[in-house]
Amino acid sequence: MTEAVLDIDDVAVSLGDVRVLDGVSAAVDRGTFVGLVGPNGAGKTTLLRTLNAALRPDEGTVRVTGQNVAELSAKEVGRLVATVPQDTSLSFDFSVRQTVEMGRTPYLSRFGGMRPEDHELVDRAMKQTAVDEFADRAITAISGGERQRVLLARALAQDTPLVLLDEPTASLDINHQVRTLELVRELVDDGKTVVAAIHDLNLAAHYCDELLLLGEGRILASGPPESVLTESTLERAFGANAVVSRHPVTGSVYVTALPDQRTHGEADGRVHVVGGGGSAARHLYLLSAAGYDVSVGALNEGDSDTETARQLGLDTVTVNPFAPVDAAARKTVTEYVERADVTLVVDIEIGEGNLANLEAARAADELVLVETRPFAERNYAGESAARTYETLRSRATVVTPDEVLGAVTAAIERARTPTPAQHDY
Ligand SMILES: Nc1ncnc2c1ncn2[C@@H]1O[C@H](COP(=O)(O)OP(=O)(O)OP(=O)(O)O)[C@@H](O)[C@H]1O
Repeated sequence: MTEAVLDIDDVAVSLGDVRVLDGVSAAVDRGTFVGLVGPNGAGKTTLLRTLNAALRPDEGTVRVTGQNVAELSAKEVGRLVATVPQDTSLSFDFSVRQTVEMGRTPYLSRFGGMRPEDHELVDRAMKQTAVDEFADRAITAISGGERQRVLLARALAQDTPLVLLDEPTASLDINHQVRTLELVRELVDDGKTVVAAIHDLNLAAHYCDELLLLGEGRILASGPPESVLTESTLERAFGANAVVSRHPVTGSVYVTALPDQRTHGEADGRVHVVGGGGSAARHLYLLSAAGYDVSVGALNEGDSDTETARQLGLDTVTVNPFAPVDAAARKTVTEYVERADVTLVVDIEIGEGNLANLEAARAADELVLVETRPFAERNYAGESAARTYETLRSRATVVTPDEVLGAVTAAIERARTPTPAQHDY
């Protein structure tokens, strides 16, 4: 069994009269990257400050490699835990190199200077974070983002089993955000243990092994990103209306925050959506948030798109879990398609089970097809499914996921503009 590098046991912290953390427990194994996520004021910084013994818990214990940090001297804690704080403003006028060298303080005797191995660790940390280019510049004469990297270098020079990062990417440009998290990832893969407060849920999901979701001082969920970042936990923790899907390029869990459903858009028209397996969720949200009257189906009961549709109160045609779309369901879907101004088909797998959905979609006057990969790369039920799909595709507007709202709006306008034949002469 791997021993936990960090063991948080039933920690409670009060600041003034406010209980900021309550009953917080977690264990983090060596070589794990944990993302601490949660809304503003949830207690992330307070927890990090308890882990490095800057705050003493009112109740409970924090152990790092088995040692209760509240019982250690500052120097002893400094050999176990390194911290990159959120506020990187430093008022003293040290050079970048001198600042990184401060990471070695817990190891130096009062009268001795830096030893060769100390210099080596400092040089390596500066190289890893690419701050060696401005090693001799004053810390007050570099940008906020550069300063954040210098403090990361200082933490690496400290050479501790546990590293805490409070918003490590907050003031970094997109390139340095990724570079910093890639570097943290490498350090973790080499055996370091990192706990980082990260606001950007998608960066956290992509880089962290586990997430700890804090809300009002308690742990609301913990575990692998996909188990923590669900639509219902996000609603509970952030009060946010969000869609959770997979990032099309990286495959990581991907959160899209949406405008509040209560602020409904003004769009007018009916859209029927054929999807399934989570492919339609985002479009269901966006179309109904825009104000369209949305129906969806046929979907299997228990499918995540079915859950989303229920949450949004949409007209939904369902069939039993894993059951094919039967004749009755197909008839209802056809009615919805005929009633809609536009039918949107999201790139679903077309097995025997839902071929009937595609056939029903043939009744549409206006069709929009979302494609993220070629039909040939999807699962489909033989030649007949391929032909049905090709026929639909030949008369559809084919779009990427980001183009759906625009394409649907244009199609509805088309559907509502009378053709010359319909004019009264
Ligand atoms: N010195 C203090 N006295 C009283 N309350 C405090 C004190 N410091 C922080 N708090 C409160 O404790 C709560 C948690 O603060 P904390 O900074 O840990 O949250 P956070 O999750 O890091 O927030 P953010 O995402 O905004 O950085 C907040 O409600 C904050 O107002």
